[in-house]
Amino acid sequence: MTDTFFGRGTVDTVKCHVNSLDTQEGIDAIFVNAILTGIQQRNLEQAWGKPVLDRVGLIIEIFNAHAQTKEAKLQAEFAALMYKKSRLVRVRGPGGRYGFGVGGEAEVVSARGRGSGGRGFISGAGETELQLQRRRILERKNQLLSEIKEVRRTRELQRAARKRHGGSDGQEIPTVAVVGYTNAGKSTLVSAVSESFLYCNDRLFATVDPKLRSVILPSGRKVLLSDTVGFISELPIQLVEAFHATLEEVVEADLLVHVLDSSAPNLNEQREAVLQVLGQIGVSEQKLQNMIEVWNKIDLREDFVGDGYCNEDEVPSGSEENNDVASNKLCEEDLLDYDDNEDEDFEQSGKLGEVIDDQQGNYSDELVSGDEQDSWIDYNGSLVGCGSAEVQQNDPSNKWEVVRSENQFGSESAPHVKTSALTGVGLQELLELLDEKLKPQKTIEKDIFDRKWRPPRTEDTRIAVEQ
Ligand SMILES: Nc1nc2c(ncn2[C@@H]2O[C@H](COP(=O)(O)OP(=O)(O)OP(=O)(O)O)[C@@H](O)[C@H]2O)c(=O)[nH]1
Ligand SMILES: [Mg+2]
Repeated sequence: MTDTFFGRGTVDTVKCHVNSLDTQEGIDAIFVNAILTGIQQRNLEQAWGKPVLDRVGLIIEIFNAHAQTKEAKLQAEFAALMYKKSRLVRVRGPGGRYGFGVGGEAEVVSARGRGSGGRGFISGAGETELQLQRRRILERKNQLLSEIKEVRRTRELQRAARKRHGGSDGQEIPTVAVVGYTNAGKSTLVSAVSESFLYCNDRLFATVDPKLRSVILPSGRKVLLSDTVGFISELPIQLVEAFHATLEEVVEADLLVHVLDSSAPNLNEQREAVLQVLGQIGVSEQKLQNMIEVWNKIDLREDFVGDGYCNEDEVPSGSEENNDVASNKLCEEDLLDYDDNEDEDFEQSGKLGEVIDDQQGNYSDELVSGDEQDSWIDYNGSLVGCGSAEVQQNDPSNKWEVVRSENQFGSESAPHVKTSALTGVGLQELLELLDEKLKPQKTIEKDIFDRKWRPPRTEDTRIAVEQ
């Protein structure tokens, strides 16, 4: 079973469906909503006679299709390349010969033949198919890494320039990164508050290029809002890493705004997934605690009463029925358990194929090896304990502090602000909140320097005065 992911019965049932549907409608490929190992993917393709896409493969395809800028294209290609590398599987062809791909095509690439060595031949003579594939991937990988490095340097320079030049009053322009689950409405919200157009669409990963938009807050202060790539539950770490250059905007931002689709039935899971990714890319605990949580699409909630505020006593969380937009998401519930140990698979299966290069689910060694290490990823792999993390309400008068605890919404925690990016509800409140969040730091600093020094009052002196 581990060699095909599904049991024999399921594989046969799907095969029957595929055959009957194929004659009627024509099927191009089959999507399995799980992460398959290279050998499982190959075996399923053989069994079903169709290309099989798993979760990572599909996300990479979407990233590729949506990438507009050079940066996004580079990152998408890098993710695709690393994925391909993890899928270098040798299969036994119809004639009993080992080869690559369904037909075992292009197996031997040199005059010297397969397996005859070839080290030291610059032309690649004597290379096996595997060696050739590996060499090509390595060459392209190095090229992509150096280009991505360049992209990161450019971003750093741009960030530094933004800080140096500042706003019209000479002040630094703060950056606010808008993060959230894919399809939560981030781009729509950023467009709405900045009155500019950003590409929004009811599809997954509509945005893969980071976009900055300037917004004037009610106080007159200018901020830059950065719209980011959407997150997803079970986002493979390799994709997070591939998009690290983009996600650096999030790590470097002065403030984070977490946009949630309040109508999603799995709102809590989506929140956890986002917090997990934020932890993985190295966002500090302090920034997470300071983060603004926005419940967007409030107009889709049953408890929406027109002014954007819910009658919180009456209706609990969003339900399946009011969630047309969210229903096409890759939901956690849809996921099947999987076993990603390819070596084990090979030992156990042995019959259909052989895994040659096992990088499944782990490119981090690629990314942090050698001199690439400091230039590429500072990945510590730690997760934020988001589920139980509590932001304590120190000051009851501080209306922006949120306590993540059981409330009238059951297990849902309270948002800081509720918005509808489509109808405009809550947008002014969000801008005021940004003002509020960005202001105090300056005030506190000023306060510290302006205050005159006085000797500290000890317990004794105070008692003496009281007497
Ligand atoms: N009803 C309703 N729909 C909304 C709202 N905000 C966004 N949408 C819709 O939700 C869909 C997704 O919006 P986007 O802004 O593209 O979402 P996103 O979070 O940027 O998505 P990615 O870029 O894929 O991560 C679009 O069809 C929007 O029109 C809202 O407040 N109410
Ligand atoms: Mg978007």
